[in-house]
Amino acid sequence: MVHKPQSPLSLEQMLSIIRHGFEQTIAPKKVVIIGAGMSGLVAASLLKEAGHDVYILESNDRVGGRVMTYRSPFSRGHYANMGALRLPESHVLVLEYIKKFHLPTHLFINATPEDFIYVNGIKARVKHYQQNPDILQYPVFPDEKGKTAEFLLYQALKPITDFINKNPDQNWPIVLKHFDKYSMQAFLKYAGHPSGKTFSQGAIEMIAVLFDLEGLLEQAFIQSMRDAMIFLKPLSRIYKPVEPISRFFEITGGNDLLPQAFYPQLKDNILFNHRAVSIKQQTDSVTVYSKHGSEYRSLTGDRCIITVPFPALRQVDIQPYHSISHIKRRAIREVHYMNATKVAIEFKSRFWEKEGLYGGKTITDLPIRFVYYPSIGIGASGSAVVIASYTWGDDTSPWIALSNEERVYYALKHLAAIHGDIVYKEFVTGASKSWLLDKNSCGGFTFFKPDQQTELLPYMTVPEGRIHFAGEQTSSDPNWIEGAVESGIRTAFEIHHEAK
Ligand SMILES: Cc1cc2nc3c(=O)[nH]c(=O)nc-3n(C[C@H](O)[C@H](O)[C@H](O)COP(=O)(O)OP(=O)(O)OC[C@H]3O[C@@H](n4cnc5c(N)ncnc54)[C@H](O)[C@@H]3O)c2cc1C
Ligand SMILES: O=C(O)C(=O)Cc1ccccc1
Repeated sequence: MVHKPQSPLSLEQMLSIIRHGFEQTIAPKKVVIIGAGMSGLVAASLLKEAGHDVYILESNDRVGGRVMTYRSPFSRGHYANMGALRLPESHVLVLEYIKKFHLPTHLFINATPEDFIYVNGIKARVKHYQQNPDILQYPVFPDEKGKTAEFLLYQALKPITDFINKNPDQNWPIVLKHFDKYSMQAFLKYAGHPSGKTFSQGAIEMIAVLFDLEGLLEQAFIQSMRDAMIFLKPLSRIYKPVEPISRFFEITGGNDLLPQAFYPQLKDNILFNHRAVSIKQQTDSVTVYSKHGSEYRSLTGDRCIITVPFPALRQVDIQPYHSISHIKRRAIREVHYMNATKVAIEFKSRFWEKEGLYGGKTITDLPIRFVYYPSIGIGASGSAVVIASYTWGDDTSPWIALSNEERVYYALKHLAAIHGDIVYKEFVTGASKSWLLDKNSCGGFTFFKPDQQTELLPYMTVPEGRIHFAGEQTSSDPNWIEGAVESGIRTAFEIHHEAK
C-alpha cells in the first residue's frame, strides 16, 4: 500500500525529484534547517542542488538521527542498527536514494518458517504453529481453533484494505473517518470480527503477542493496520502459499551509510553540535538561536525547516507566540511518540544457525520480545551480532531504567531460556539504546493515539509563516525512514516553489 495521503506530490513526482532534482531557482533563498536526520538531509540536498543557500543546525556530532548504527563495542567489521533496522521493498523513495548513492544492500530476512516462537512457556517453530495453531494453547473460541494469528488478523483487516486499495485517494479518508477512533485493542474487541462478533481474549492476546502489538495496543488502529500491511503476507498467500511475503532490505555495512551518503554534498552546510533553543520569526526573515558548547549563536534566513521530533521540539521556544497556529502548538504537545529499545549482543559463533535459524527471528512473550538474527554472513564462521531484544511502546518499560550492563545481563538470561546456556559460553560483548533517553528525539517514533491522524496530522504538515515542518511525524509513513524522506521532499518543494 503506497498511498501517500500527507504528500501533495505523487509517488512518481517524488521519485522524479530524487532522480532529477528541481529546476534551478531564479530566486535563491537562505534556508535554515534544524536537524540532520534523513528528512533534514533530503530537504537540504534538494534545495542546495537547486541553488538555494542552506544551513543545517544539528545538535549531535553526526548525521542520521534515528538512522544510527553502532560499530563499537563490536569486533571489527561487525555492527548493529540501533535505530532503523529494515527497509521494506514498498518504500520506493528510500530505495531510490539507496540506488542514487550506489549503496550495497542485502535481504533483511524478517521471517522464515523456521523462526522460533517462545510463548506461554512453549517453544515451537512458526512452520509447526502454522500447521497447528493450537499448540501455543491460547484460550480461543471454538470457531477460532485451528486458525493462526495471521489468518485471524487478515480476516479482520482484509475488508478495510481491499476497500482502500480499490481507490486509495477516495477511500483512505473514509476509512480514517470510520476507524481513527479505534485503538488496535478496541478494533479487535469491537469492530474487527468479520461476523460482527468479537474475538476471544485469547485470540486478541495471540494476535498481540505474535505480531508484537502488545506494547502498543492502546495506540491508533489505523497506524498499526498500515504497518501490518507491510509485515503481513498478502492474504492470497494464506490460500495460495506461493505469493512472496513482503521483502525487506538493509544496507550492507550499516544503515547509517544512507545518511552518510549525503555528507559529501552537504559537509560545508552542516553545523554540528549546534542545538537550536529558540526560533524567532520576523516580517521578512526567521532567526534560529542555537547553543554551541557554552556559546549562543544565531542564524537568520528567509525560511526555516524544523525536522526535530515533536517531544524534543517542545523544548524549543518559537516566537512570536501567535506566529504559529494554536493547532500546531497542540500537535507538538500532544502527538504521541512511542519509545523503542534495543539490546545488541555479539557472540563468538552463529550457534543459532545450528538450530536452523538463518536470519529471521524468535517471537517471544519474554521481556526481550523479538530477537533478530543477522541476515548477513549466513554460514560464515566467527562472531556475529544478534539484536537480542527489540521492544517498543510499553514493552520497553522493563528496560529503560536499567544500565547497559543490566540490559545485556537480562537479555542473555532470556536468550538462555530459548537457546540454552550456550549463550553465556558464546558471549563476547553487548550494547543497548533506549530512544526515550535520547535528548535529540525523546522517543523512538511517532505512533498516533486514536483520533490524532484526523485531528492533528493534517495541521502538522502546514507551514507557519516562514517555518516549515518536516520529519517522519509529518508524513504518510510515520515511524519509517520513508516518511522522513517524503517530508524532506515536501518541505523542499514548498520552499523552492514559494515566492521570495
Ligand atoms: C528503534 C527504531 C527502529 C526503527 N526501525 C525502522 C525500520 O526498521 N525501518 C524504517 O524505515 N524506519 C525505522 N525507524 C524510523 C526511522 O529511523 C525514522 O522514521 C527516521 O530516521 C526519522 O528521520 P527524521 O529526519 O524524521 O528524524 P530524526 O532522524 O530524529 O532527525 C532529527 C534530527 O534533529 C536533531 N535534533 C533534535 N533536536 C535538535 C535541536 N534542538 N537542534 C538541532 N538539532 C536537533 C537530531 O539530533 C536528529 O539528527 C526506526 C526508528 C527507531 C528509533
Ligand atoms: O520496522 C521497524 O522496526 C520500525 O521501526 C517501524 C515500525 C515501528 C512500529 C511498528 C511497526 C513498524
